[in-house]
Amino acid sequence: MTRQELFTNIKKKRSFLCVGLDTDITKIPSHLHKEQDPIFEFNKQIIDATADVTVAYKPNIAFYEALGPKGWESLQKTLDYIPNDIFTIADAKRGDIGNTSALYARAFFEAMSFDSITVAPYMGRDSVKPFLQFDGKWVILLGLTSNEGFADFQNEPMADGKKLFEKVITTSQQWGSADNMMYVVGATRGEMFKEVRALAPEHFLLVPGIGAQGGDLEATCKYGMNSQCGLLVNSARGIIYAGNGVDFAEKAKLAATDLQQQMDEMLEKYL
Ligand SMILES: O=C(O)c1cc(=O)[nH]c(=O)n1[C@@H]1O[C@H](COP(=O)(O)O)[C@@H](O)[C@H]1O
Repeated sequence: MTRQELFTNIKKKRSFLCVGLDTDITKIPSHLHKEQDPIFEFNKQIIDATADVTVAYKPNIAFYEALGPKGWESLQKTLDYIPNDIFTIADAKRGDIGNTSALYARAFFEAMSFDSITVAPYMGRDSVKPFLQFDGKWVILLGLTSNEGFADFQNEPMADGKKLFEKVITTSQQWGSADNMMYVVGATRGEMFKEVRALAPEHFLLVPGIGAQGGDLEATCKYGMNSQCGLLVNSARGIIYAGNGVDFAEKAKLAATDLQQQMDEMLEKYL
């Protein structure tokens, strides 16, 4: 999917919502356990309930890997079920020496046909570039993450006075462009979106941390939105576990719609 197609979907749905499919077998409603594939059944109902207000789905691969081969099967079925016009993100946070990264890329872009993958920048250029060799596919590079530990490395000044996340954002623009690379910036980072936008005005940002982690949608939009919206705001637990009874999908729909309505207002105000 191209940047323009993503923006067209955002305008059409008045939404830049990314639903996180972080489906935990211990948290799904008990009535689903009688299904042959409870994880897929849960995801299917969440997708049916939220697709009209959602522009992206992001399964976090850990939740599937943890279940072994059956988990990978549930992931593939989920990916196949997501409507074609909705952007898909493999939240796998990969990155390794070049020949290994090339195989991670094939795993998520060819064996499975995700539109994008999250990648850790720590190992540098030859660990990221292999993911950028696939037409129409995207790398989503960790920039300024939502967790407390972001301060340990990302926010630390380097010898030239620049912070590590600033170095990541500037240097990585030699490897890819705003048409095949996005950055992760946590919704908990508030005014720091200004610093990110000063370095990457055009790129889309994947913004996790709304909902369960207490991120701020207004600050995200005020400091992070660009002329093509430029934001995919993710919520997982806040949507998929909004309810835990037989009506879980309806509750998820209400939570997703509530966020979409806030996003509609933000688009009106800041786009
Ligand atoms: O790459 C990510 O998606 C990510 C980066 C980050 O800085 N913080 C973060 O929470 N995430 C992911 O975003 C999701 C957040 O889930 P909730 O907190 O339940 O909405 C999880 O899948 C995290 O792994």
